[in-house]
Amino acid sequence: MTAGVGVVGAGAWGTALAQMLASDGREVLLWAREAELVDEINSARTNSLFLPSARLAPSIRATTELAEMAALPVLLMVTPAQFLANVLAGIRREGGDVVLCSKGIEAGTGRLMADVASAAAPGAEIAVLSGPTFAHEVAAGLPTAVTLACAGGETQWQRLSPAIARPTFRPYYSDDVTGAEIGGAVKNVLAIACGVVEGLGLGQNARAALISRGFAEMQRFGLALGARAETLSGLSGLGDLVLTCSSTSSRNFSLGKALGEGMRASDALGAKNSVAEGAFTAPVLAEIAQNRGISMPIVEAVVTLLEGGAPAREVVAGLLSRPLKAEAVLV
Ligand SMILES: NC(=O)C1=CN([C@@H]2O[C@H](COP(=O)(O)OP(=O)(O)OC[C@H]3O[C@@H](n4cnc5c(N)ncnc54)[C@H](OP(=O)(O)O)[C@@H]3O)[C@@H](O)[C@H]2O)C=CC1
Ligand SMILES: O=C(CO)COP(=O)(O)O
Repeated sequence: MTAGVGVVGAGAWGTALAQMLASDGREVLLWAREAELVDEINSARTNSLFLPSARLAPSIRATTELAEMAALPVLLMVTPAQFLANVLAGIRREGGDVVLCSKGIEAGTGRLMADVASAAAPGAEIAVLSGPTFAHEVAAGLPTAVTLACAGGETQWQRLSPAIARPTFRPYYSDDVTGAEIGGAVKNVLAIACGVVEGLGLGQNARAALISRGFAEMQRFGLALGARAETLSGLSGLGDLVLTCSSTSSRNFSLGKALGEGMRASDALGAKNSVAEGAFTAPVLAEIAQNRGISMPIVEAVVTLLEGGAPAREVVAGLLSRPLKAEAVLV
């Protein structure tokens, strides 16, 4: 089989992307870390661990061999953010397109995914695919739109968009890679906060307030790091924030809900084999914001909760008792 597109990471999102890409019979190579999962995908056409709802297309082939991914013209990187550097470096890719689909910031270094990828695959042309995309809906062929931000501008877009677009999967062009990555990374942290509001039973008004004030934090952070305002208010920013803050289909929202209901962060995180990226992103995001003098009180509140620094009700009371101020985004 000669696949044109490789998907690296067979969690829920990598598997759903592979399924979407294979929906018209095109061949897709899917890398998974575990041999048992590769066997299951290739023989039973299921991924019972991460995407149990899907019957996988026959033109998906799974492999544990990273080397098989090296020569494919288009690679979608879909490991959790903290593993991107190691996995991509292991592919030893020398050129071609690398499309980043993980949402997070690297702990320890504070690098966004594009910086991680440029260091791990120096010759590759980077793009970011991000937006409101619950994996199970994409796998089911439900209509979905994303931002496809291309570092290589329109030339890269002309090459990539036909490889990625499908009748129910619609990428929109951008060249704002930083904006697309920041929206996806920050919204995960804000979704934890919205889950807390749900877990505490604080109501719909409070959730809408948190989404709006969280979006102000996303804008302050994004603009300070060079993102464009229209990207932050688009699919990969506001669009994904609204989705993830509204549903227990979100792992980040569910984590927050458990915290709001009184569960300890270590217990809530330990109970899952799926990733809640916001838990890894929150501390490093808060640190970058503090170092740059960017006010992000909701993100700081999430860090306090994750560290077990105070009960959820106390953390929310702290947010509500902040001094009254102007609503304007940059203040
Ligand atoms: N799920 C969704 O709806 C969406 C997710 N995303 C993003 O996609 C990324 C992946 O999430 P998702 O697919 O949901 O993940 P899942 O929670 O479904 O699965 C976790 C994945 O992490 C892998 N993993 C664990 N340890 C390692 C390691 N050391 N090296 C490499 N991989 C490892 C697991 O592989 P193994 O079985 O080998 O442990 C598994 O594939 C995240 O950044 C997420 O924010 C983006 C959009 C939508
Ligand atoms: O990124 C997502 C939807 O766009 C998935 O959100 P969760 O990782 O919180 O499940």
